[in-house]
Amino acid sequence: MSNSHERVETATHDNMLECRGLTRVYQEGPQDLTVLDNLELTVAAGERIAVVGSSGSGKTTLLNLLGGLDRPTQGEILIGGRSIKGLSEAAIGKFRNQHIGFVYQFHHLLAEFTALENVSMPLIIRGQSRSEAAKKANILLERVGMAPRGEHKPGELSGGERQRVAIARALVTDPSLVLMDEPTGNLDQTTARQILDLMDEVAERSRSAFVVVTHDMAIARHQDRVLRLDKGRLAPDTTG
Ligand SMILES: Nc1ncnc2c1ncn2[C@@H]1O[C@H](COP(=O)(O)OP(=O)(O)OP(=O)(O)O)[C@@H](O)[C@H]1O
Repeated sequence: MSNSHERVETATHDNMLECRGLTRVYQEGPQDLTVLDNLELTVAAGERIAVVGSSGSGKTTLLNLLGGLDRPTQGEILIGGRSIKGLSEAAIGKFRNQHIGFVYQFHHLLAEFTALENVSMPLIIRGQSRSEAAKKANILLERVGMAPRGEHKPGELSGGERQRVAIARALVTDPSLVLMDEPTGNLDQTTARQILDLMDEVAERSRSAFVVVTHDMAIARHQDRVLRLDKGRLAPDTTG
């Protein structure tokens, strides 16, 4: 299932993700709000980190920057050693499809397509045939316990089921970097456990780096490191 020819060049780079001096200031009328302040972060290939922090500490802001959905005020993000700073919107979109898997808090599944089509989509965009894509998508749906619901559209699925489809979609391309915002928020313990096992397997097989934002300390502790976002910077979590 390797797609090494499409993978970000990592031959000389064991750091899949690097943030250098990452700063995001929101301009709010007369007062600026500095949410990320010279943040530094390094995540190795195959490493999974959890990001915890109080509400409003900037976790979603950080994920949006890492996924190229927003641009930093200052600083730089390197994925597989490559800076995404100078990329145009179109180039970032392409880069995201090729190298990043994103699980948003609100799924963002395409309402008019079935679960199977939603999970197949990133592969079809990459140029795989429909049948090839559907085959791989089915394997992922199976892994998240959603294969029997593959022909259903998101509107016919529960919140937790949609979440599982979104996770399958994020992982189907074996991305270099996986960004997850509360991935197991809607899931019962058994299903959450299945998802954690799948994350372990993908990290190991594909050497993907994971950044998982969560309020759930059990999920956080399952990752290789737990970092706390506070006052715009990340530091090892000591609240445990
Ligand atoms: N587009 C924006 N314009 C101005 N301020 C913003 C914008 N987006 C977020 N903020 C502010 O930036 C701060 C960080 O928000 P963010 O959503 O990143 O926090 P969070 O840690 O994800 O919070 P939660 O855990 O509640 O989801 C908050 O004070 C928020 O009000």
